[in-house]
Amino acid sequence: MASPRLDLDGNLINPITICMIGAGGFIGSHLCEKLMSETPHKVLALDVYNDKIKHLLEPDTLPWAGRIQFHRLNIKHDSRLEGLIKIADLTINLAAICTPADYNTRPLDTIYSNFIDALPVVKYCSENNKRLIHFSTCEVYGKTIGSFLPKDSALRQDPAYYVLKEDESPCIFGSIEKQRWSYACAKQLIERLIYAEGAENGLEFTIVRPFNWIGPRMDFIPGIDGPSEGVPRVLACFSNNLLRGEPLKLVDGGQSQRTFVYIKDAIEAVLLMIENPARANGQIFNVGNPNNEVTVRQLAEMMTQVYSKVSGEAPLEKPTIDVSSKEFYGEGYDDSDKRIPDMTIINRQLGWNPKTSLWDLLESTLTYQHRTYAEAIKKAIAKPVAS
Ligand SMILES: NC(=O)c1ccc[n+]([C@@H]2O[C@H](COP(=O)([O-])OP(=O)(O)OC[C@H]3O[C@@H](n4cnc5c(N)ncnc54)[C@H](O)[C@@H]3O)[C@@H](O)[C@H]2O)c1
Ligand SMILES: O=c1ccn([C@@H]2O[C@H](COP(=O)(O)OP(=O)(O)O[C@H]3OC[C@@H](O)[C@H](O)[C@H]3O)[C@@H](O)[C@H]2O)c(=O)[nH]1
Repeated sequence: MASPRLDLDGNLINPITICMIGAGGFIGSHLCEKLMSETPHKVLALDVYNDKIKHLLEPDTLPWAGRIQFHRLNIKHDSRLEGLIKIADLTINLAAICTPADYNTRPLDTIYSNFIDALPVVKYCSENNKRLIHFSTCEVYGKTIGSFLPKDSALRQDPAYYVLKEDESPCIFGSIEKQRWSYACAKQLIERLIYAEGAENGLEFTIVRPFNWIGPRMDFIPGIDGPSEGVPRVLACFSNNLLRGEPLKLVDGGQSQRTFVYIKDAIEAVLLMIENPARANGQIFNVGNPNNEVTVRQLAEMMTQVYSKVSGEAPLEKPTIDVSSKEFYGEGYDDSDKRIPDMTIINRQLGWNPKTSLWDLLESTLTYQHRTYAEAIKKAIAKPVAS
């Protein structure tokens, strides 16, 4: 018999029912997988799609059959939502439009998805005394204070001007016409609303700020398993270029910096939040890997090398090309310059640390991308275009 699961304080963990909204997405699929394979908890998985969790739903001989139930619904207009939140012990809300190409081109959909559609979820949790784990974003920090200093200022090297702290750093966005910030602003307002529900009405909440979680099943490969016109996040954009043997496009020179964390490391942090409510309630957590920082140009170079290793194909002679943000994303795009998460709070509360290096996480992710898509891309390229 498996040994009993204990929380960080040595108490027995009782099985719970989780209402997971957006369970069919990238993070949701990994979280469902973890909950099914390593815990006794039940999941009510809500989403409009289930392609990324099909392997967990069928066949009904799977060891966790009966512990995961898919409900195809759009939270914008479905009266079943409150009932599902009521029968669960915990709600996790992952549903969102969260691809930067949409923020400036579909700002209304972005604001509705990240703020208006999340409102009833917060309200039902608060009214029914249910715990809520809400997924926000590192984008709520916006730009660093350091980015406003003169280019040659020595203060730019001082962590006080760039490390992002949950309880201290300000949220710095561009002007309203820079519609890129529609997403960050909507996420910030829902964070403030959840925080206020906690303060005034006693809502038990945890807010998660993911810092560029990447890995298998992230987004889609345009023309293969997603919209032919859509633009996914950078991992899928660069994977698509590599799979098609095209140069990787560097937006505005690829000078922006990001820290990338492996999805499997990050999911460990979410599981700790789920199973340690006394340590996670009332907290806002950065979840990222401060050791995996690169410029987007360095990311492109590393992905080119790793892809060549896993596919056995030689890299292009000119592996990258520069493209302006206006050309790539359209009017109203703007960017976060640098994103280093401070890890003090998550370390103190949950003792969590990321483990996987950028090279290793790219190697396992690009092995997956190559195995999953290389054949389909070859066929798509070979297919004559209908006249
Ligand atoms: N992946 C990251 O690095 C990252 C970074 C910062 C924040 N986040 C946040 O984490 C959450 C999950 O992100 P992800 O990367 O898994 O994105 P994703 O797009 O893969 O997943 C979101 C899921 O929500 C579903 N959804 C959206 N609107 C819905 C609706 N109205 N009704 C039902 N389902 C709906 C989508 O179908 C999708 O499956 C989002 O809130 C996102 O803002 C992710
Ligand atoms: O093909 C590409 C795609 C993207 N990029 C650049 O790569 C960087 C990262 O782009 P991503 O698409 O991963 O998106 P960002 O890191 O800017 O934001 C993301 O991070 C936090 C989450 O809330 C969201 O999932 C998303 O907003 C940006 O500087 C972007 O301009 C390229 O240079 N080329």
